[in-house]
Amino acid sequence: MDAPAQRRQLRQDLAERRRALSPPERMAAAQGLRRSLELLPEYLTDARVAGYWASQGELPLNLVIAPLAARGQQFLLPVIGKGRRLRFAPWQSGEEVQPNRFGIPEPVAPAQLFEPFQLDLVLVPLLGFDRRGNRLGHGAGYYDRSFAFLNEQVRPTEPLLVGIAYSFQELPRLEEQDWDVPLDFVATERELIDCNPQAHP
Ligand SMILES: Nc1nc2c(c(=O)[nH]1)N(C=O)[C@@H](CNc1ccc(C(=O)N[C@@H](CCC(=O)O)C(=O)O)cc1)CN2
Ligand SMILES: Nc1ncnc2c1ncn2[C@@H]1O[C@H](COP(=O)(O)OP(=O)(O)OP(=O)(O)O)[C@@H](O)[C@H]1O
Repeated sequence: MDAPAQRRQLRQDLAERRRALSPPERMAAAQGLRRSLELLPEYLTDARVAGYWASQGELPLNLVIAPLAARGQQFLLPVIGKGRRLRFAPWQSGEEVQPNRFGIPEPVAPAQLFEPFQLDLVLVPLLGFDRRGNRLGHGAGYYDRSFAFLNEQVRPTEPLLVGIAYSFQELPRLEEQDWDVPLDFVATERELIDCNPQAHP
């Protein structure tokens, strides 16, 4: 198998394993994820926090999103834009959504749309990750394209990128590709992983 075929197979296996989780496993993970994120000061204080609407077995953010509003922080969902780029719309529980081309809910007619550089913290969906912050996504490059500007900056900076995953999605080593934008942290139901520990001792 060549490398692209291997990545395809890996994506498929990881997606299948995620879909196979039981509802109680998912709920327990959502609670663990909240505890892991609470170890990250930025999650508790940043003004503009982007996330995702969990689909196809992704780790649900419900328990992570609810406390943000109570703390006066803004939560935003990705909106697919032109050229496979993401923009982000503020969204609160109860506000109307409509499915995008992948069937993932997006805010309807948002009053404001923010560019990636305007965010403080981004909770990034993924299929696989390694401890150095490399990420395997769906292969469409939405996050890599939208946050490519970070590769010209000294990391960590704003926005902080935090991958969200079940711990079984950890891979020993993902080969990095030129356009990859590495994650600063990964939060799982078990731990908060600092992908760059030497950067902030
Ligand atoms: N919940 C969630 N929202 C998200 C993402 C995500 O991964 N998860 N995205 C992350 O980029 C962006 C949307 N991009 C996506 C790209 C591919 C697929 C997807 O499911 N692809 C299918 C096959 C392609 C198809 O259906 O045409 C697959 O991989 O099986 C989903 C979202 C923004 N919003
Ligand atoms: N900054 C960029 N500019 C142009 N094309 C890009 C950029 N970043 C990624 N791409 C393209 O996007 C495609 C998908 O990249 P990759 O396989 O790394 O996606 P992914 O990280 O798995 O997916 P996603 O970010 O959607 O979750 C690649 O073919 C790559 O050429």
